[in-house]
Amino acid sequence: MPLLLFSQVYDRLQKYRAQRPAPLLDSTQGLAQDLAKELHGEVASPETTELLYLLSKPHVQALLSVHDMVSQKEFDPRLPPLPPLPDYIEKEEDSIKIVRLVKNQEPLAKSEGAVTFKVIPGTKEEPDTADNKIFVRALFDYDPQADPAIPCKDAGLEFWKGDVLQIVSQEDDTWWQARRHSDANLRAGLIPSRQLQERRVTLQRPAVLFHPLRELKVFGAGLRKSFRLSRKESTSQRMRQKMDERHASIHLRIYQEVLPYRRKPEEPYRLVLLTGPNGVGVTELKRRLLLSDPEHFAVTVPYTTREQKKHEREGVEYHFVSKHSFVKDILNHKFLDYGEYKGNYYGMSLDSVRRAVAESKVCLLDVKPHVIAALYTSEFKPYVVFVKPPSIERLRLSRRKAKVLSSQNEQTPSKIFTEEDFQDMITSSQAMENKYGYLFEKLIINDDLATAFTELRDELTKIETEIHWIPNTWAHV
Ligand SMILES: Nc1ncnc2c1ncn2[C@@H]1O[C@H](COP(=O)(O)OP(=O)(O)OP(=O)(O)O)[C@@H](O)[C@H]1O
Repeated sequence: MPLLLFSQVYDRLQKYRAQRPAPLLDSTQGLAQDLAKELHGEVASPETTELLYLLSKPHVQALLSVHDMVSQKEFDPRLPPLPPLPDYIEKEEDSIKIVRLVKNQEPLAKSEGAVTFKVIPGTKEEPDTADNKIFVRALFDYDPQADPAIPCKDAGLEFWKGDVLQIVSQEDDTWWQARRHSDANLRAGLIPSRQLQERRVTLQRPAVLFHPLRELKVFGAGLRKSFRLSRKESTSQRMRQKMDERHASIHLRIYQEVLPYRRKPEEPYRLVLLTGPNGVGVTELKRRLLLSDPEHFAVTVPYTTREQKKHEREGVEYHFVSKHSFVKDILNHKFLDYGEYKGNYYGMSLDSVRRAVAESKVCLLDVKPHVIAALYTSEFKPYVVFVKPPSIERLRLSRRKAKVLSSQNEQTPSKIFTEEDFQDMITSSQAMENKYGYLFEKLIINDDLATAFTELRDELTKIETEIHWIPNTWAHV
């Protein structure tokens, strides 16, 4: 049918609509039927005959019906019924969202491709109680923006090694939900689950965690100077191997479960373990702490089989023991660490650590990192401080006049640090962090000595007096 004719029919219908009293909202199709009825009784003019003919045609009626549908927007989607809500909904549960997207032929806000909704629960103040909550200390840095595997980068939670996270959901095997404890923003985000991160670390392991040649050099360096041994001596390979195996099994740790802790007055102080690469300044920091408050701090006394010198007193510089007694103690696993130098044994016993802790003082112990695991128990609750060298430029400047202090027993005199010493210090520091970093609770960069000392002393005051986090395995003795 020519469009012109239809427009004439339509005009005629609109005129008819205008002549009629209310209701004005009649459908056009209904109007057409009424008009046809009225026209039947009229004298048949050619125009009326034509109009009646057209109104009787099914395709004209269909056209009028479509017109009615469009004008009344009957094309709007009819929503299917929503599924019934569950009978019982947890009052506190604010994470259920039912989102239904019904799309018809109309463009959806002119969008193209996939339409993704991000549904984020609102923030909610929660009472500060740790009951029944899971907290972990992150043992690695995580940047969701740099993670190609995360399903939605914007939903990820960025965190750094040492951050305490509250785990909100572990339902998914691959992506947990967590929030940073220290954050004012309580919004939870996605973090890699322990399983996922372990898989990743295992895959990276040959490249990142294996430094066999450097480690031999670094960890073969022997006991610290507090045992009056030089860098050249060797400690028990058997013991070191045992410790290393232990480390190998746990150094894949990803998140360490922690809980809040504050020392009760009747409890012993946490044992303070100071560690770092040779020459970084561990002995110096320990010495300054002890001098700053000898009533509050205590140190352990090592054992030796060498001859007592005239100025030395038993139990002050050393416990002087016979070789026979020392070997017996080795066999009885009394030593945390021991070694032999120029035919004499030197060692630190577990009992001497216990005695120092029992003095109700803060026991300061400088150790090689491989010894930490043996003391990592609820009995000692060690606070492990890693003393790290600054950049090589800063080392050159700050240690210009410093000497690598040799032991009293050494033939070679103390010497000024060399470039190689600085380089070794930095390389060993990196290797130690890679291998034992998960055990370090505090990292202090020993650039300016006075600053490093103040930072260390302030941190120790904090853990003696304030609430902080300890591994949850230490909660039960
Ligand atoms: N921040 C610093 N600035 C300048 N000199 C420093 C600093 N820290 C330490 N030293 C000096 O560096 C030398 C080595 O320090 P220290 O003996 O404490 O090292 P260490 O970590 O105990 O090493 P090792 O266990 O091998 O004996 C000392 O002469 C010390 O005075």
